[in-house]
Amino acid sequence: MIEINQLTKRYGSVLAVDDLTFCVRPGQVTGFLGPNGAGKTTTMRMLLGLNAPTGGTATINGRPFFAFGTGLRHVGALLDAGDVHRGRTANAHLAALARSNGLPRRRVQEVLETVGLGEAGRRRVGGFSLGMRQRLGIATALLGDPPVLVFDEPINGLDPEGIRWARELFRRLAAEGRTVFVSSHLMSEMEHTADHLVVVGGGRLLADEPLADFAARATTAGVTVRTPDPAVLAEVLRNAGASVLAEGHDALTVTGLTAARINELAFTRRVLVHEVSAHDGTLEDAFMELTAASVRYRASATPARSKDR
Ligand SMILES: Nc1ncnc2c1ncn2[C@@H]1O[C@H](COP(=O)(O)OP(=O)(O)OP(=O)(O)O)[C@@H](O)[C@H]1O
Repeated sequence: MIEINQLTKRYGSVLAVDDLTFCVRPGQVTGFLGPNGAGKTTTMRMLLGLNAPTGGTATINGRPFFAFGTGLRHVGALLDAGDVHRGRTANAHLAALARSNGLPRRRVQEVLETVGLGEAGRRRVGGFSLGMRQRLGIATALLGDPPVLVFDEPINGLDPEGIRWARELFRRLAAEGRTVFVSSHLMSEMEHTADHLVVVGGGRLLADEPLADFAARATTAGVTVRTPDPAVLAEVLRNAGASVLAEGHDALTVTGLTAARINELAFTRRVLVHEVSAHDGTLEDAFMELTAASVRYRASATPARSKDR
């Protein structure tokens, strides 16, 4: 089990990680979600002993990472897929790690095959695509057959087949009883993969709950109403306390009232409606709503213009 306890990291005036406390349990995939700059990588780096915390602790099965001698047998990690000597072949890269961690040489071919790079072992990493480097990073994490796996944005650069493969791999690793901790800034990557979510924003913990509970936040987001009299119906609905947005010439998006109540109001005011359909909010909507206040890097609404135009 991974235990993060009051973990804090300050870089000058930036509080990258702010008093985080949560656990990552075995036998399930835990998604570590947050917008860019939320503190996910910093947390993972502290867990793996690559950065010293300003305060608090991060332990694996009760011990700090550096207490595990032959690291790869205990914890496998993918932090930065680019962090491989480009002149080396995939075989040479993995063989060196196998040697220094006291692992049998046969593991090299085994993990290359697991990640779909069975034919690419003799190629230099410099010629690999981003997706191939991510697969090599995953192979590196699996080399020691460890019970705890940490992946930072592992889906980056994978094609759709690769994304599906990675999802199935994470689920299989968790089903084998391992602890699988996977970061992403996209809910869409996690909603079919994770059993449990830890959501951070601005370095702080925003949610720590089963995916099913998080999904319950994605309640009905709005109701679409089609009517030949949108202006009249909009007024009726606003007077009943709804928020109403006009969509095109004959449709309204309504929040704050159920579809049944909208139907009743339209009927009693004798406004003709052609369609009333409720639509559920997505998990992405719930995630955006939860993290909206803590987004550190937000694009401006209008494209930047070159001054000399
Ligand atoms: N070495 C560093 N020096 C100074 N500031 C840093 C350093 N590393 C991270 N930060 C800052 O800490 C904050 C958290 O960064 P971090 O990379 O942990 O976020 P993240 O959630 O992994 O984001 P992303 O999804 O973009 O990778 C950011 O504001 C970042 O600029």
